[in-house]
Amino acid sequence: MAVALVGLPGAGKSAVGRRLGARLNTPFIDTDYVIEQRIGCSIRDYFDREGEVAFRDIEQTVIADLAANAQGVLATGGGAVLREANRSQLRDHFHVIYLRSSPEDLFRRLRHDVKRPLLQVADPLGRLRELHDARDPLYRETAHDVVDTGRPSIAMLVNIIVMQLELAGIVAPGAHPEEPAS
Ligand SMILES: Nc1ncnc2c1ncn2[C@@H]1O[C@H](COP(=O)(O)OP(=O)(O)O)[C@@H](O)[C@H]1O
Ligand SMILES: O=C(O)C1=C[C@@H](OP(=O)(O)O)[C@@H](O)[C@H](O)C1
Ligand SMILES: [Mg+2]
Repeated sequence: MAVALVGLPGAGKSAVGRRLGARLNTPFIDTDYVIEQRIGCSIRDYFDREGEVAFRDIEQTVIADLAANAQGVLATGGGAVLREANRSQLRDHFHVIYLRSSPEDLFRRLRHDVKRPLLQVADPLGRLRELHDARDPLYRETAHDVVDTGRPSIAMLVNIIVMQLELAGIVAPGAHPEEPAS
């Protein structure tokens, strides 16, 4: 099984992906974590020092490496879809799910965030609106399924995605039941 999550910063790719991997009993990989291991510092520091293009070059290499041995649940970074090479690697090797969110919901989740370099600006909500307008068509082009994240909790999103994967024939129906609440 190989599932990739795409969407804007704050959409829940990392948080939902981690829980989805556990539920499906399959490895969870976050491209941003793999990148930070390779560069040896935080993405924000790397952006400051080397610039966005250098980051995108490493991101492209990491996505190509992971696609060559596609498995588990992959959380991508929000900008992974900017390059056509990444879009086709993801589409061709993973079942891609777009976690769609409104800029307003994302702003609510990320208003205190200091880790995302693209949002360290005077008007982060305005920046999220620009990113949404520019990237929404690219996420849709890359994804096989779209899930709206506005209202559901992270646990509910995992349930919705498992159901979608069952419908798409990626996982067997009933093979990954929800853990009973303890
Ligand atoms: N559906 C949701 N409901 C409530 N909080 C969420 C939801 N999705 C994500 N979050 C929270 O928003 C923040 C950003 O999520 P994260 O998974 O890091 O996003 P991404 O990896 O897509 O940028 C985290 O604190 C996460 O717990
Ligand atoms: O949207 C983007 O261009 C980025 C999103 C980040 O990941 P998240 O989507 O997990 O925040 C990270 O890859 C980097 O800061 C660039
Ligand atoms: Mg993330």
